[in-house]
Amino acid sequence: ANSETIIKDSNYLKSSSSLFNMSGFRAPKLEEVRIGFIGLGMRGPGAVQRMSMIEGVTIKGLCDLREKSVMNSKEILKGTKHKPDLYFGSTYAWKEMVDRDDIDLIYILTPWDWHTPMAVYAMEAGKHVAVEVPAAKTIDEAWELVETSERTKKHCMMMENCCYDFFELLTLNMARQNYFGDIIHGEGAYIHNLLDLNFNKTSGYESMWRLEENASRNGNLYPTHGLGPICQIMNINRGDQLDYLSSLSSADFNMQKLAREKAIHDPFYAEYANRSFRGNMNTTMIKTKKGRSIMIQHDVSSDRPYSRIHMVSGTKAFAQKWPTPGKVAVNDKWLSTSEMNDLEKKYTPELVKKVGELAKKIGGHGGMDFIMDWRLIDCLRNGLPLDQDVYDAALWSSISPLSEQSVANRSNSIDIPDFTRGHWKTNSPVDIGLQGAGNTSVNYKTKTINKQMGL
Ligand SMILES: NC(=O)c1ccc[n+]([C@@H]2O[C@H](COP(=O)([O-])OP(=O)(O)OC[C@H]3O[C@@H](n4cnc5c(N)ncnc54)[C@H](O)[C@@H]3O)[C@@H](O)[C@H]2O)c1
Repeated sequence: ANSETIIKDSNYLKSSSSLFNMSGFRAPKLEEVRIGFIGLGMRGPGAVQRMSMIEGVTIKGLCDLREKSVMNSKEILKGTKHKPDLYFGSTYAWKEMVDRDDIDLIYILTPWDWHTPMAVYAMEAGKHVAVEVPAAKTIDEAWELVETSERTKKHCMMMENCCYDFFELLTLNMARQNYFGDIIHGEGAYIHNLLDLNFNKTSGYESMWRLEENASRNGNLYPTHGLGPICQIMNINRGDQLDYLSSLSSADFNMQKLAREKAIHDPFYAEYANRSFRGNMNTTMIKTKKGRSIMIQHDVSSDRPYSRIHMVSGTKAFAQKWPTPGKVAVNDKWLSTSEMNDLEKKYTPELVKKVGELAKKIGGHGGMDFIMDWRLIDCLRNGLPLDQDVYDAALWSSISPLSEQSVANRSNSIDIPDFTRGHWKTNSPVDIGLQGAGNTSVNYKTKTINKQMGL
């Protein structure tokens, strides 16, 4: 009932049917993809570097609040063909860049508050959008993204890089070829100890934005890394749909404590000493319309090893990535190393065969970031539908505000909006490079590597 009210109150649900179905949307081919970047903090420069190597890309603009950050990224492009204009120094400097008429794609890597406002403005200005995770912080923002993308017919891809990791893509291909039988249950997570980084005021997040998120909201603040790959495997938005969720948070056992300890020696932390922080561990359970279940966890403050879990449980087989290496079981027995090798030979997607080895050399979370960026450019150049559309961006991001509502209401179940407005029943699954990938080449230091890769 809670979510019903919020959805009805939304300014953005103006019609009960979609304006235009963006699922499977093919934009006109772009031989050259001219990019402007906004947000060049810890994440941004890597994206600038990766994109600079891809054929057909021209980097037209670099923008950040801080001049120093813009200069750092400019330095990365030294000696390349890219001669971007630079934008910095004011909160809205990015608008000047977005308003240009010689840019096709705006790549947004800012704090979360800015994702939807910048993405909407860019689509309105006729640009495709690539936006970091999560794309939206509220249900209203999620609808705003959907309605803007439908009205402007511009792509809005949330850059969920974990969908391009090697084991995730392998299990996606296995699922598409019915290896798991019917998928019954999936699990994902973002368990990553960011406690020190969140509290780091000198070399951490700009203006402590991530500490502020953790001190002001209680729920799963970062659901998409775990959820994205599971939704693709379950064909969510394209054959099945998320229906409702229940979310529960533990208490906070260490964030406020740390704030209080730090405040003793440094008055900077005083304002956090009495804040009521997010519970350390959030667990969210989701039921799909076809009866599947999903469990998603979020914990960025506990002292434990990194995990996104990535578990797929089907009627015929089972897979789980963490603790790594990824494992597969059939008939209640784990496959041996040689059986796993055979499986990889059989089910490695074409996309990975094409750029996987090169991606590992270029890097970015072990290669997945490069696979994602390359695939985005290859799709835009070939006029292909993007692997993640605006409905995925809206739906996967919406789990944060919905989990906050559930946590605040003793884990009561909350309906999940259907951002496709019924099209999930007939939308076709996207290929995601499983069957093939284009020929966009990569200029990675030496020509030899390009040749080796056949790119
Ligand atoms: N997908 C991944 O694996 C991954 C990894 C890390 C971060 N991220 C995401 O990337 C984004 C950025 O994270 P980060 O770690 O780089 O944070 P950061 O704080 O290091 O960088 C954010 C940058 O945005 C700039 N910025 C803020 N407001 C701006 C404005 N109005 N105009 C222009 N620039 C502005 C800041 O100056 C800063 O340089 C976040 O959304 C985060 O969730 C994703």
